[in-house]
Parts: sequence; structure tokens; C-alpha cells
Amino acid sequence: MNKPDDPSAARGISVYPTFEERGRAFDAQLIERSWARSLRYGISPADRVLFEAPQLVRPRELREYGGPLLEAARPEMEQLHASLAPRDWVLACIDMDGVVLNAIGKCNSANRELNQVFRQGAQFLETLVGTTAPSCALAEKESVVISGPEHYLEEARAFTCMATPIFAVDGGIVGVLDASRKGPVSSAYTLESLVIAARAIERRLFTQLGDVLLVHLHCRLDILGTPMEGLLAFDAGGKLRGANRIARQLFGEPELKIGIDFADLFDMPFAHAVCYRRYDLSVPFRLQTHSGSQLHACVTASPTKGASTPSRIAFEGRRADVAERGPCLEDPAVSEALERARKAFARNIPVLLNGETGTGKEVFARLLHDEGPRAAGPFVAINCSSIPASLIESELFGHVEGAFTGSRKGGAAGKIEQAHRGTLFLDEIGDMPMELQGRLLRVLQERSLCRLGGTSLIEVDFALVCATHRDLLQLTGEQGFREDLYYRINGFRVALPALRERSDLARLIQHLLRGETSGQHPPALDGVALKALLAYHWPGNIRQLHQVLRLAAAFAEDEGIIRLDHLPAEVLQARPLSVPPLEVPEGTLQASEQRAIRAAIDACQGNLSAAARSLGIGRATLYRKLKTMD
Ligand SMILES: Nc1ncnc2c1ncn2[C@@H]1O[C@H](COP(=O)(O)OP(=O)(O)OP(=O)(O)O)[C@@H](O)[C@H]1O
Repeated sequence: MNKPDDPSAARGISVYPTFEERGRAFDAQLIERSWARSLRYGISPADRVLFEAPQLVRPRELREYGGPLLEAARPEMEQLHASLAPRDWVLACIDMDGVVLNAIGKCNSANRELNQVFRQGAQFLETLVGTTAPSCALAEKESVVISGPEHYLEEARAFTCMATPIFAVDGGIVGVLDASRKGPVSSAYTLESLVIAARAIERRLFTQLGDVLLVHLHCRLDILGTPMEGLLAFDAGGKLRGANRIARQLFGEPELKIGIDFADLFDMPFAHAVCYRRYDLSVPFRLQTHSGSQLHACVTASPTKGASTPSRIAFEGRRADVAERGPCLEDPAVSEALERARKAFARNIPVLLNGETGTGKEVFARLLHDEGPRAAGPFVAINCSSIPASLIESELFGHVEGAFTGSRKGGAAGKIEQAHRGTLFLDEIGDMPMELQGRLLRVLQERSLCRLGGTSLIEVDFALVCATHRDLLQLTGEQGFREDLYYRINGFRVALPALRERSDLARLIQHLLRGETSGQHPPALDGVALKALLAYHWPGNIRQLHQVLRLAAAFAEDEGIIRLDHLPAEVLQARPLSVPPLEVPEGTLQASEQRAIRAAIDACQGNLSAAARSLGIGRATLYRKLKTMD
């Protein structure tokens, strides 16, 4: 074929790097095809189009018809431009008709011509400008770099430009993102940045879908939460509303038709995925496709419009105790109580914590200390129920040498003295012997104490936090606790809710699981196991939950996913009694059927084929029925 302006011939005499030198995957045929089309369109390389063609669309009209793409592209372009700034790139967002919606470039002499070429409303279609990066990327739906003489028009040959397509949620091309600059450049880094920005723009287009469930997926766990993850959007009925290009590559394009059901793609009921969102859990879990592929997934609600797209979901986690990781306090009642208690504590008002065992009373007390005005001082805790009555007096008040047989040489300071300029935490104060209650009251009133066996007064200055699982007021009525002491320690009372009453149980699970990993991702939680944990009544509260998760994470170490059989018997046995009520009227035939289906799925640990067999129905029937359930 006779090609008057063969791009490869031009390359031979060029100062521009060769394809190989640019060190990137590159399809030379893509440019040759574009040149062939440009020739066919009857354009002459000598034509002057780029600088002189009239503006096709006025900027005012652009805002209207290019609005959604522009809105999604602008923040990503600004960010990319800032990172490329020292090298005078002009970035342009161009719609599917080749019209420049927006361009960003510094106003300097190096950019003068490109700012003119990429003016708003100018059009880049192969039929008008021949081979350029944006026109070629639009035609080929592929990323492309066009350097100097690879441009069809002579007037464009002083530039290097690269463009990458932007795909809409339905898979169609919606525009391209272009980066251009004068002269030859090494392009690999810029092209990579451009592609990542385009993926981020596509993620922002998902936010324009409104209220959808977003399923983030990839076969590699470390890709989840990055712009390179697969993304599917489902409406409340489980119907597919959008899929990004990476998800389309994972499934194969024909599979992902808009409107198909979640259950047509995955071996998991949609209701389980919804369960992750309901509790706002971003813990990754395994999702099996009907073709048997195992994907890592995580579910989020669609981010609110305009909110920045998180570039990374926070999966980071290593084994660390609560003190290091910080407690989870997302239950509004708990966080509100903490806020008030902080204020009281800062004014030296004694705080009394009431709550069942394991509800986090000591964690709460430590938090008050760590965030209070005495944080630089000591935090001294003493459990009044675990020390024998005969020892508690010396433990609390200290003793002088010779106070009793076996007393320490030189005497010893008690816990109250040790808490000087810090915080004294008296746990299980309801178990303090009556006779000591009077002595404690005196210390609190006089701010001084006398060591056991001693005569001199020692001044003490400490903040006080007490805790108990008992009803102290009732105890005062039964003569088990001094009423005057009760009012003295009860400056501000906080009733810590039992775990079964907390609204942040799912968050706590996630939080504690993160602590069960050493330098890697936390174990994922199977939907059925999550439900069982949420349904259990947790008599041992957070302490018990922590133990259960620690054990389950150890059992699930090889698989990386916690399943029902990794949970202890007491959690499983309690399940049937406490499965959350179904959202269909009790007593109807439909309600009974749904209960039976859920029970079968739970019993089969989410394996739908096994559940269908146990129900005596076909798998397709089970899918059909699941579609009608939440
Ligand atoms: N908000 C929280 N976030 C994360 N972990 C917590 C939280 N609260 C408590 N825990 C964990 O739960 C366990 C029990 O907490 P803590 O000892 O504070 O409870 P407690 O009410 O003082 O118990 P007890 O009354 O039996 O002394 C600890 O392992 C602690 O790390």
C-alpha cells in the first residue's frame, strides 16, 4: 500500500524515541489504522485545522451537556495536573463527540499553543483532525501515545500527546482524558498516571447513580480499594445498574448486562451482600461467581455525590491492643456519654462507670485519663473484688515499716499515693469492704491519707474514676454501701450499654478483627458467620466477643475467611432463637417459606446448591425465590 506519510518511516528520521525506547506496551497497528482512516476521510497532512477551526460548541452550552462527565473529571484533573505541574502538561477532558469540555494548563510560553489547541468547544475527531491521541483513543477505545511525526497533521508534529478512554457505568465510552505537551518526552509515568486518573473519574461516575450498593471486587486482595478494582453497582432490588471496565474484564463483557440480577452472577444471596452494607462493614469477604471463580470483595454504599473517592479502603491492620489501636466508640450513646464524661473529668468531678462485665469500663476509664488534663501523670487501677479483704487496706493506703508481720522495709506507698497527680481507677468498688469505705471517704474529703501503722498525713491529689457492675444505690438501701460515699464518687454516672444493646456491634467486630492480624489483611468474614455474630446475645460482652474473634481468626488463618464452623458452639446454639426477625408479616405462608429458606442457607453455610437440595427444590427455583427476598 502506498502511504505518503507512513508513520513508521517518519519515526526513522525522528528525534522522538522509538516505540521500544518508550518502554511501554504499544500497538503500532493502532496508529497505522488511524492513519489509514485519516487518509480515507480525505484530510491532507498539510491542512491547518487545529488552530483555526471554529469552536463547535459554546462554553455555556458545554456546561449543560457535558455536565456529569465534567463534574466527575474536574477534581481528578486538578489533582493530576498538580502532580505533573513542573513539566508543562496540558490536560483535557474530551467527550465522546471529541468536544473539549475542559482543559487545564499553565499559562506560560511553553503551553501557549496547546492552550489554544485545547480550547473549550474545539473538536477532536479523526474525521476532522486525523490521528491525534484523543481522536485515536476515541476511535479505538484504547490508551494511546502519539509522538511528533506520528500525528497525521503536520501542524501537530511538534507535540507529544497521550489519551485514555473514560467508560460510563454501562460500559460505553463517555470520553477521553488527554495529556499533551510540546516536544518529545518519556511517557510511561504520565500515561500510567493518566490511566489511574481515568479509572478514578469512572469511580466518580458511579456516585452519580444515587442510592446503590457498590460491590468492589478483584482477584487480588491488595487491589481492593484502589482505582484499579472492579466495581459493580446494584439497586435495592439487586439489579445491576453499572459495572466498570475492570469488572467487565473479570466477568467477560457479555455477562454484565445492565439489569441482570446479583444472584445471576454470584453464589451468594443479595441479602447477604446487603447485610454487609447495612452494618457499614468494609471487611473483605470471598465472593464466588457461578463459574466457580473466587474473588475478593467488599461492599459499600454509594459515596455521596461530591464526596472525595477514597483512594484506599482502610484495610491496614496489625496485631495491636486497644490502647494502641484506640477503642471503637461508634455507638452514639457511648460516644455522647464519653463526651460529657470528658468534660466532667476535666473539672476533677469523679466519674462512676456502671456496666456488665466486659463492657469496657476500664477502657473507658483509661480513655478519660489519656485524654484528660492529668494524662502526663500515672493511671493506677485496682480491682477491689480481686484483693483479699485483709490486704486491700495496705494495697490502697500503703503501710509504714513494721505495720504488720511481713511489712516491707521502709514501708510502701499504696495505690492512692501512687496515683498522685494522675488518676485512680477503683474497679468493682461495690465490693469494697464497709470499713474501708469510711477511710476512702475521708481521703476524698481531706485529700490526704495516713499509711497503715503511720501517724503523719501525706497529701494526695488525684482524679477518681470508679466502676461497678452492681446497682450501688440499691446496695446503699441494703446497707452494703455507704450512702455518703456513693454521692461522693457519683459526680457523673455513665451507664455503659451491654454489647447486645450497642448499635456499633458490626463495627466492633471489624475493629477487633483488624487487631487480629499481624502485618496483613484482617481475615474476611463470611456472611452467614457475620449474621450469627450479630444475632448472639453476648453475656460476656466485648471481652467475650474479642475471645471468640481471636479464636475464629486463628482457625481461619489458612483460608483467610471466617466461616460458621470457626465459631464456638454457644454462639451457634443460640442462633435459631435469636435470628433477627424477617421483614415480612409473621404467620403468612410467604413468611414461613422465607424463614425455611434462610434457615437452610444458614445451615448449609451459604452454599446455595446444598441449601436447595435440603429444601427439596432446584437451584434455579431457590434463586428465583431469593430474588423476591430482601
Ligand atoms: N470500645 C472498645 N473497643 C474495643 N475493644 C474494647 C472496647 N471496650 C472494651 N474492649 C475490650 O474488651 C475487653 C474488656 O474490656 P474492659 O476490661 O475495659 O471491660 P470491663 O467492663 O472493665 O470488664 P470487667 O467489669 O470484667 O472488669 C478488653 O479486652 C478490651 O480491650
